[in-house]
Amino acid sequence: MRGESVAELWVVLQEQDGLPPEYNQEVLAEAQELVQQHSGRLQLCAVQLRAPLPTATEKNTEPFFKSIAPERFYVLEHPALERYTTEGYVAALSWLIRAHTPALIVTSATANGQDWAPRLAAQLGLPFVARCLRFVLEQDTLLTLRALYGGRAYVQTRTRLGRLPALVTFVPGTRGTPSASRSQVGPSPAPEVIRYQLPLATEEQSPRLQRLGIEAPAAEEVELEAAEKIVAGGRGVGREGFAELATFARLLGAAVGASRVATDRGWVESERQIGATGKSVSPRLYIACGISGAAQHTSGIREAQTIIAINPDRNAPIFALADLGLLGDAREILRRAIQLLQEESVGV
Ligand SMILES: Cc1cc2nc3c(=O)[nH]c(=O)nc-3n(C[C@H](O)[C@H](O)[C@H](O)COP(=O)(O)OP(=O)(O)OC[C@H]3O[C@@H](n4cnc5c(N)ncnc54)[C@H](O)[C@@H]3O)c2cc1C
Repeated sequence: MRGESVAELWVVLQEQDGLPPEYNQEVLAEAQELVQQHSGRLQLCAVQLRAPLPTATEKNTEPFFKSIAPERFYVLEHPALERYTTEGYVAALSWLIRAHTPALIVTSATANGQDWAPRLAAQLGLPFVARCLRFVLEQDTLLTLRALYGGRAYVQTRTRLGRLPALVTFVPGTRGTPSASRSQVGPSPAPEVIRYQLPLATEEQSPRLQRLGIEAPAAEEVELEAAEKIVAGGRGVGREGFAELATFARLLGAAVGASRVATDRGWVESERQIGATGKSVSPRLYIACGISGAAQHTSGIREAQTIIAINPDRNAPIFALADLGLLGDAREILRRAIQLLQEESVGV
């Protein structure tokens, strides 16, 4: 970190469907821990990019800062930032970096975060570490931990901090959403809010990339490593059962996963396989349907937060891992669940 002055650590907040995702809190918590370790030398700042609000008051900070509030909150406003665009984010953040030069910038490795962060780094020549599981500072060196080969190997990287800020993306879900501290009484103190009306150049206001709309991918296409919810099927579901499983996953907004038996038999594509020779996943919810729970499968779901298992065999090993076990036929339970979700969506 630079000299004796207080350096800034920025957390760039993200929005999803106009709402702040929980990942913001997670990155804020990780960043706050770092600031506490370097008390007096590092200051936690948050950065939000948005279109100007009709009545912008400090109340606008409330949705973002539940249990952790930064000391400083930069709000960058421009009509072009109403919706996410790569060029808008890169232009706005480049401008802010030139104006304030933080020591470190962190954001969640969401689809948008993974889009703008490397471009920003390339444009400004910033040191960049993608998809970190941890980041710490040791004097002037940034140490980061990253997973390789689907979580089967870890690598620590060292980045020397210099004149330019370093940029880091943090894998969402690694730490989980922090709950409000027990010792905390009342809300966190309000941050100092610094608002800028961005002076973007004309070409930056009319980006070359136009957003035409948002279309959710099919449950069979959602990237497993990034999925928050996964419904996985095994031998017990059977070939025909995978159609019901996919319908249920779609209604739940989940990705489809599978055991090796299911992928080997061609019931689903091989890239849906989870486990030792498949993918390692870290969803918030994992629903295992007709999967026995062999070690080669469960090694891929160690990071899942909540596991629900559906199996008629009460001795199936998967129940030892499950937070909730449903004893019964997976297809029957899936059909009933589909019916309930469909009724709910039409307000029956
Ligand atoms: C080197 C090696 C690597 C491997 N890598 C992987 C891997 O990456 N991923 C992986 O998954 N496997 C892997 N395997 C295979 C693994 O050992 C298991 O064979 C496999 O996970 C079992 O898949 P399954 O649970 O679908 O099938 P099974 O073990 O046959 O279990 C089927 C389950 O379905 C239940 N069932 C039956 N009827 C119903 C019903 N109507 N409703 C609900 N449940 C029902 C049964 O009670 C049973 O528990 C690997 C094996 C080896 C040797």
